[in-house]
Amino acid sequence: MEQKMIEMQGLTKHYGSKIAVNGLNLSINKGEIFGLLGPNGAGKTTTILMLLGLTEPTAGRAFIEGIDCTRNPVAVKSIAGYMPDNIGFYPDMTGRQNLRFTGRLNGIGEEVIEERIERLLVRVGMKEYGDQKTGTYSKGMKQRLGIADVLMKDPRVIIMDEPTLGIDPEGMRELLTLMRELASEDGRTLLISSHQLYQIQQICDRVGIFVNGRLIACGKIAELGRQVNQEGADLDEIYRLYFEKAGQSDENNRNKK
Ligand SMILES: Nc1ncnc2c1ncn2[C@@H]1O[C@H](COP(=O)(O)OP(=O)(O)OP(=O)(O)O)[C@@H](O)[C@H]1O
Repeated sequence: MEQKMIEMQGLTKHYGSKIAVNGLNLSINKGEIFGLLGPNGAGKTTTILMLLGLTEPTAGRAFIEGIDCTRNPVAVKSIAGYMPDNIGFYPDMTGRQNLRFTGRLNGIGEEVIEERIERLLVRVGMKEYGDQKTGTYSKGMKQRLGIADVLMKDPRVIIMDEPTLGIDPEGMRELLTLMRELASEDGRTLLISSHQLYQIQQICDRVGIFVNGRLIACGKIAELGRQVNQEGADLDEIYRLYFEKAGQSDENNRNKK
């Protein structure tokens, strides 16, 4: 049987009278890459914050590897790594120094830290830039170092917020390949929040379309296409059709190829 790594049961968050996340039910299996897609304000960040135990749900529950994210955020933090959309490295420190800092913050032993830094810099293709200050890095380099950073604590679940924003095409291919390998080779589970449908459809096993705090569609891209009579359509088109069905227009938010 598939192992559920992330589970949300009726997950709900109100901010005053505003319902940011509305009764979200979703399970993500081990080794799966799940894309959470939706316009600005759909509730993606709020969902991620609840999974990381950083904000309390108004109702419902979230679990990572069976651990309640609200009741035991410290245990969840040891399993799940988070890569925010704007990764903040110390610009005057080198890539290696930044990774060392993260390793120490996570209480990892010095020898393990050094071994991981070397291995991860190679893995993300940043070995030759490891001694360069991160303030000089391009967006793509920061993103690759961000993956090394999240891997420092060897998480079984990785949650990424808009990981592909602002990356050039060459960097994009490398980044997507790396993300794919994190799931297929390492067996890690990835939850990716994104607007960049074209990029995301290349690596996600399943996607969820999230609008106004609700999941209006969820499944493999081909299945979602069949449900709106658009077999073989790309995710961009499928997304648009679901959006129309939901009576919404997301033209301003969509980030086309
Ligand atoms: N701390 C807060 N207080 C009040 N309202 C909030 C708060 N955080 C989020 N919201 C509201 O909840 C809704 C969902 O926001 P959220 O940031 O989760 O969406 P999102 O899908 O991540 O959007 P984006 O891509 O812009 O980050 C929005 O209407 C937002 O204005």
